[in-house]
Amino acid sequence: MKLKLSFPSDKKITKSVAITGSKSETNRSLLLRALYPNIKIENLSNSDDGEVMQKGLSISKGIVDIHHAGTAMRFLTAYFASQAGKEVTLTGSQRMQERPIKVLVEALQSMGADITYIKNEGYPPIQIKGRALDKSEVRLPANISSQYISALLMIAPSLPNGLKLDLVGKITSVPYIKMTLGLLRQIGVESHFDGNMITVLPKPAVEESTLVVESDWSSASYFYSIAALSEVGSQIELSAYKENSLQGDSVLSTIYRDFGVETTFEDNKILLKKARECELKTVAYDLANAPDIAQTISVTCFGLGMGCHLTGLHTLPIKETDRLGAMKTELEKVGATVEINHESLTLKPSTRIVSGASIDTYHDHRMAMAFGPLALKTTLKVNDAGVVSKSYPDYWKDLEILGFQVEKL
Ligand SMILES: O=C(O)C1=C[C@@H](OP(=O)(O)O)[C@@H](O)[C@H](O)C1
Ligand SMILES: C=C(OP(=O)(O)O)C(=O)O
Repeated sequence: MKLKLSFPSDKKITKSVAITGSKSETNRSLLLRALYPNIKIENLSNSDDGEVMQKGLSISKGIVDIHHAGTAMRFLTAYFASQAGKEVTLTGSQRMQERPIKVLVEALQSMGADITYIKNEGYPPIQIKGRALDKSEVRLPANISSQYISALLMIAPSLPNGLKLDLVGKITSVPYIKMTLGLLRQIGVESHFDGNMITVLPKPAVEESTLVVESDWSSASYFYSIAALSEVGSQIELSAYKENSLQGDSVLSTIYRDFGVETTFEDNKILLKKARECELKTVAYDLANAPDIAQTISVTCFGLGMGCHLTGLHTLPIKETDRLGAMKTELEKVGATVEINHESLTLKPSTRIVSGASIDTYHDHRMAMAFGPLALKTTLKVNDAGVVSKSYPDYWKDLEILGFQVEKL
């Protein structure tokens, strides 16, 4: 599906949108419910990634295809490895077969798991024969993906002696690890995170409890971008959010102040207000703790004519696509000057915006969603726009609510 985006109406926006549940919290909650069936979940994400996770958990034998869902791939690897009697082949899209899993597989193998590679060593597809894991200590590199760590942490309380993780190197995407520990705490599992060591105590059964998934903060980032690119006085209300979020991307409420957007927390809603014009020429952020909002911020800066220097982006080349390369190519189509290296993106300030560009999305929902808000400044086309369903199937509908014109070509 190819879409043409524009914004014909008044650029002073006053609208409300309800956003689906966090995909990260959803996929964790689903895994915890599979381990502890008396957990209930509210506000599950309606995303493709949430659906493949649910479906994967319902299978005990045969092929589990998780398409593009990185968290589902990593979380299910740990889950199936620890489930005696279950035997599956875990596979995914072509891109998933290029996303590394060796660190997690080796950690699980050192705990006694039976996992073999079907095609290329270090990458899905993998064959898993579940068995009772008998080791309670494991050492693994922490600088490639936090998803490997979260996967181990979630199965940890179901192991007879819990689990002690010794993390080697600089820990990346730390808020996602804390989110996992936070959800474990909510179901009564005790853990300690000191320096590079995490200990999770065993918990054979949990009390009946309900996990309420907060709406997705990464999805909220596109509305922060819209607010930043709209006229002063615009107000966008988003639900359902809370001030003490488990999601690290809630740092948006601080970052977007730099772009003139103020956030107010009211009951279960956030109100984003374009309070003033942005006066900065350039900004710099280390996004090692919030890698999923790098694309959003780059497009916001470009739309405002600002420069940015974003660092801590070493995980971007192994996500749904090589996001650094993809951002450089697509931002340059709309007139930007961008430099990248293995962990950073630098955008030069410029006020020239090329209209009518066709943005490629590289099977990456965030490429499509990050460029959407730019329609407030110019007309653009988005190729393969259905990719948004990976985390936010209603994205284009919600943009229409805000006054965007979204035409199918
Ligand atoms: O644990 C999670 O839910 C996630 C962790 C992050 O991945 P990395 O730890 O690989 O950076 C993030 O980019 C991804 O969208 C979701
Ligand atoms: C990186 C992402 O997802 P995953 O790793 O779960 O595929 C994302 O949603 O930006």
